[in-house]
Amino acid sequence: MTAILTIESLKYNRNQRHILHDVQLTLAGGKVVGLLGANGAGKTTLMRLITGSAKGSGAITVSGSSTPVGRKQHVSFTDHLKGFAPNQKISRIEQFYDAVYPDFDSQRYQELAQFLDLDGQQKLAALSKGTREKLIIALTLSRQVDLYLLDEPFSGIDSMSRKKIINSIIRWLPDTATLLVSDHYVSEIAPILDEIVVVKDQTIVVHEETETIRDQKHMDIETYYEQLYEGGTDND
Ligand SMILES: Nc1ncnc2c1ncn2[C@@H]1O[C@H](COP(=O)(O)OP(=O)(O)OP(=O)(O)O)[C@@H](O)[C@H]1O
Repeated sequence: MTAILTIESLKYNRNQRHILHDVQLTLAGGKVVGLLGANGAGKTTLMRLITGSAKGSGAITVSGSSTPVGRKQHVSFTDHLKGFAPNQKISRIEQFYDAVYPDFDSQRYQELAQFLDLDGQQKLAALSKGTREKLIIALTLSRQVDLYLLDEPFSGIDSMSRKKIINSIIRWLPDTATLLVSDHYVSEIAPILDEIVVVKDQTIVVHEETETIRDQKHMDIETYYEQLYEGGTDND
């Protein structure tokens, strides 16, 4: 197994409070992995730690690179479009991505923008929550990297579009790349997930293949997740 992501003994404190501790995780390439956890569990923080925009202690390696600068070359993550002015047009943001990331694939962006109904002339401030999320999905998946991070990408998108995007997302990923996606709509994303990672009590408590949950534990992913979160799952 070639590991795309390896996290060892990761710890992150904020204002003298443990946000994450003793986090261990290894993800192989070519997987779609659901990052699940309650509000405030630490999913966004974990993504920021992986990209290096938050700094904890421990070791994080992505495709052999362990420094934040090195990791950023292998990870695509659009952190809520922070840093872009509200009057910035979508087309300008795309140009910025194209200029900054050598691995940005404009052709793929155009296809995604068409699929997601994005209008390049629209300004950031005028975008609905759902359209903003679609833009984040398009920008994130247009880079050619090994690891894609999407943080609750579907929460503002209407249910019809959401189903369409979830069902199609795999086709925008390189075969050997891994997608780590956090979401609260567990049952909706479950069909595309190869594995789940659950964050609870400031650490990763479960990393399991969805096939194992369905075939050996005879549970659907949502039930397994809910029981685990309530502390009721026999986890052997
Ligand atoms: N900038 C910050 N300053 C202080 N505490 C923070 C900061 N960012 C996050 N936290 C705390 O870290 C914890 C984890 O937050 P995080 O946003 O990573 O959770 P999450 O699992 O992504 O939640 P959600 O599902 O609600 O998005 C929370 O307790 C939050 O209050």
